[in-house]
Amino acid sequence: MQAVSENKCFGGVQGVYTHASDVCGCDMTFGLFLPAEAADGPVPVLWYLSGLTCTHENAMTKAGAQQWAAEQGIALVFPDTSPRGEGIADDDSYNLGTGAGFYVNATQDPWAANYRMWDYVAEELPRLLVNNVAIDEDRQAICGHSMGGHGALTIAMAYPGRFASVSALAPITHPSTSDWAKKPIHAYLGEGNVDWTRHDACLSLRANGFAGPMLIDQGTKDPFIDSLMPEALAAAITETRHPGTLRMQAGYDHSYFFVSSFIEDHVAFHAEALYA
Ligand SMILES: N[C@@H](CCC(=O)N[C@@H](CS)C(=O)NCC(=O)O)C(=O)O
Repeated sequence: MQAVSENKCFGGVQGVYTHASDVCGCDMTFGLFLPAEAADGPVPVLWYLSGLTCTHENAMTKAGAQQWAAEQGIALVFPDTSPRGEGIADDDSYNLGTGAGFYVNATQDPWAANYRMWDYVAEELPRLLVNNVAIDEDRQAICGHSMGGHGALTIAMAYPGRFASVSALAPITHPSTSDWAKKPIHAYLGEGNVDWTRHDACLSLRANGFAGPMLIDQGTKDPFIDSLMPEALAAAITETRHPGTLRMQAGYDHSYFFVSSFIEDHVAFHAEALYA
């Protein structure tokens, strides 16, 4: 991996790195915040998966997570949301193609060649980081926003024991029943071929459960709320008797003003599980 930039930040380093991804078949860029403690040995890590239209940069520059991660001695990883670049398939819609990988391994043309964001985030990038930087493979947690909330919840539930905790801000919770969220996943995986117990957080919670704590925040004035379906996740949490917390945050929308308002709580929530 090559450094694109490294800036001192809250006593640690906020870096941006690129590497040749075998999984995505292109160069990929990610952000990595390492707290000061990483100089002395591996630190716990919180993955942050971003939403539609984002690169590695949006959350890194707008969420304000570094301050709280530095306080807790936790690393943050900000992966990109899709493969991108010349020769990579794309679409005019903002919810398909570049910036919209949906954290699945595409099987359909023209996406199958590069759009393998599940394997990228769950397999290739963790391996790269564990082999190259001071993060502790045995102390991982995961969070995400919107499409990234969908990724965080579904990946956490599919890898029992890997993540101490999971959280999400305005996540897509039930894509199997949302036309807006179903469309890109059908394009990537083929209508009729989707294993929804893997790619729908509500169904995955019922099928797989999640052994750690879960925290969800959702703004009541979020313009995407009908497609995000927090009520479906609330039903799955109560039906499965999961001790998860879903907070409806009055007046908040879908933006990074919402994310940055609650990110301190999310980092503290994960720190409690990571240091338990
Ligand atoms: N059409 C809107 C919808 C996309 C959107 O709201 N994306 C959210 C995630 S689902 C986001 O984080 N946008 C980037 C940002 O706010 O920095 C846009 O293009 O920004």
